[in-house]
Amino acid sequence: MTVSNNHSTKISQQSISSMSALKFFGKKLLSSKHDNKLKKKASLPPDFHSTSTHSSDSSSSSKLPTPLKASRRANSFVHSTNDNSSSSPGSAKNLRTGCTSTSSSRANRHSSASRNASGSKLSNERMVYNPYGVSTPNTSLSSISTTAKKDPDLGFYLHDGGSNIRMLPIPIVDPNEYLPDEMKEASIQLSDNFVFDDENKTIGWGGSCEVRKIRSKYRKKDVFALKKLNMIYNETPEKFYKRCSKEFIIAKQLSHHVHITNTFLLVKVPTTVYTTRGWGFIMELGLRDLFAMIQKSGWRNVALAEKFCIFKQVAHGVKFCHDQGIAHRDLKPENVLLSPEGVCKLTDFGISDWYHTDPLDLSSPVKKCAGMIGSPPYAPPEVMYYDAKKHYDAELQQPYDPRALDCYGLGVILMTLVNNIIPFLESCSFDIGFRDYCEAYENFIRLHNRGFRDPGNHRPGPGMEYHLARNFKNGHAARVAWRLADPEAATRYTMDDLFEDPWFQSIETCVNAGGEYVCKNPAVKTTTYENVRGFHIATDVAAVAPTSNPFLKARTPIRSMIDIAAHPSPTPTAAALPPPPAHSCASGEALFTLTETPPPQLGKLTLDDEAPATAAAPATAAPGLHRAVVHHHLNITGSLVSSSSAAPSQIPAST
Ligand SMILES: Nc1ncnc2c1ncn2[C@@H]1O[C@H](COP(=O)(O)OP(=O)(O)OP(=O)(O)O)[C@@H](O)[C@H]1O
Repeated sequence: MTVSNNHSTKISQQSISSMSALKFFGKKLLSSKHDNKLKKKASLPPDFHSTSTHSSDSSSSSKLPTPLKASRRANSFVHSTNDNSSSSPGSAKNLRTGCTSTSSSRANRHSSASRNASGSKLSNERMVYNPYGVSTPNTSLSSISTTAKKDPDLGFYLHDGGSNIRMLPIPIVDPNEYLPDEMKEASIQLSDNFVFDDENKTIGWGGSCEVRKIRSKYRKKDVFALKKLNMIYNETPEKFYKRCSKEFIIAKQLSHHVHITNTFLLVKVPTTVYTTRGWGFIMELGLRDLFAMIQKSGWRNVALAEKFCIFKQVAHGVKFCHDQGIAHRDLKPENVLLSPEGVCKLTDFGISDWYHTDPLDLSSPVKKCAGMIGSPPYAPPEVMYYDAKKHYDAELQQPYDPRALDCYGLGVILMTLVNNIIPFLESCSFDIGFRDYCEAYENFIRLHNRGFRDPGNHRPGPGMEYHLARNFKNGHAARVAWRLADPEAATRYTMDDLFEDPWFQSIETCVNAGGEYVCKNPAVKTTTYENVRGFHIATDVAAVAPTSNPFLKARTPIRSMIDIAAHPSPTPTAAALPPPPAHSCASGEALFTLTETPPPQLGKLTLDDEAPATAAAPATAAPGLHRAVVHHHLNITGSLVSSSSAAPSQIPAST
């Protein structure tokens, strides 16, 4: 979710090969050509010309060696969650002071892109994966792919308190201390029920996490993802625990929909040769993320019908989040995973939030946001006004509806899917591409469709003559993309508008989002949660610090060791145990009750001899999926396919 500068050295990146289509998907650019273009004066914010910020920035950074310049610029975005402000919507004080910098990694994947020629219409500017902004430009971009990102060397993991990674103090706090009762878990140790995959590969990286494959101890073919969470910046342990538990609670609340990546457990992860101690989420394993798919050269040959199917699946995921009172706030292809069956699933709720003033009351008013949230290519102008580097007039920084942020992100995702490239790098007046888009938007309304922004207007949108509409080959599809990515938040398509749109309704998907959905929970047979004396040990985490996480407010304070020694708590009864998840997941095994808990030694189970899981099941084999049409979203070749009209069936099987 957020970038940690401490992690910067672990990313290696290489220069991208020739495919321009891969280059703008929100990853970092190291070119600085954009700087000159930014000086173009049209549509700049009122105070832009009166400040010398931009030039002084470049002059100061010009004294630095190239990689450092890149780093400075890369870290220039300070994304802000509005955890504090959100509790008091509309409060000017909170809007200014309540933002915490916990999500800048997303900016860092993208922000240097702003220096590139976003206005250079699908140009061939070089782009490299450099989420931490410290890498030199002489490397190539095979690392963009989730699976291709390089493992750090083993020594990295062996640091304890060293410069590369920040370690949580021992003992690691029991996750149940931070979870609402209905989410408390009987097993909180990763090693109770899971083992690392023999391959020992990192399958994904984020600013504050690494993702690895793990397997059930009992059924080797049951493979899951472990999202191991790392501390960011100078985050305190308590902030870390609050941030991660909030992400888990949101992810878990959403984990009963076919288009959401299931998050099963929040566990303590021990230090091993594979990873350092901390907390981790046990999640449904995705095969790859949508970004990795789009950046394959074969993506441009994928039929529009398939791209629209993917878009509709993502939209269903977003709609489900909103229906649950949650705004994702960081929609982008990197946060859409494809399951082995080719089903699109939203993931990464690290900066998601409940958007009602009372999260438990969906009829309560919408809680507006403030601050720079999300990732620049997918964040709308009303969010970009908060980019401190841009020095926008404070009056432009108005509280915004986080649902509109998601709608905009969806629109940009649709444009990206269709154009095989990000339409512009930042949705702000500093970006030439975005300025062109705004101009085209107004032109289209003035010349072709005066009622384009009117509710219920379903006349075709822009056509061939508009750069960002051309590849849709369908005015109705272009309408949906442009209405979702309306620069004006007030007239932007809402999710209701989207779902009422006749073209959107007509999209055929290979997954029935409304169908019965069954997922398989991991088997949890063993717990070392309780020690023999019936109480657990935790660090001294303040129980009552302010938080926007509604579930934490009633948290029971952690007892001191003296208190525990004086009054050891009795072993909890079965009534105090966490109930099994309320949703429709089929549990692999029933949870042990604590009274049935075997002693820790029994946790040493041997692996059975089952064959490892196959990489990808056929598209039709997904349990609980009702398919109207069959698509093969995963069958996208990484090599160049010359024919631009190749039907999906002509595309060779995936690598
Ligand atoms: N369950 C999963 N299965 C497979 N891959 C995953 C899974 N979860 C995450 N990944 C991969 O790891 C990457 C990083 O994960 P995620 O976005 O959740 O982390 P983050 O720290 O919040 O990232 P960011 O820095 O982008 O905010 C994803 O883009 C994806 O490629």
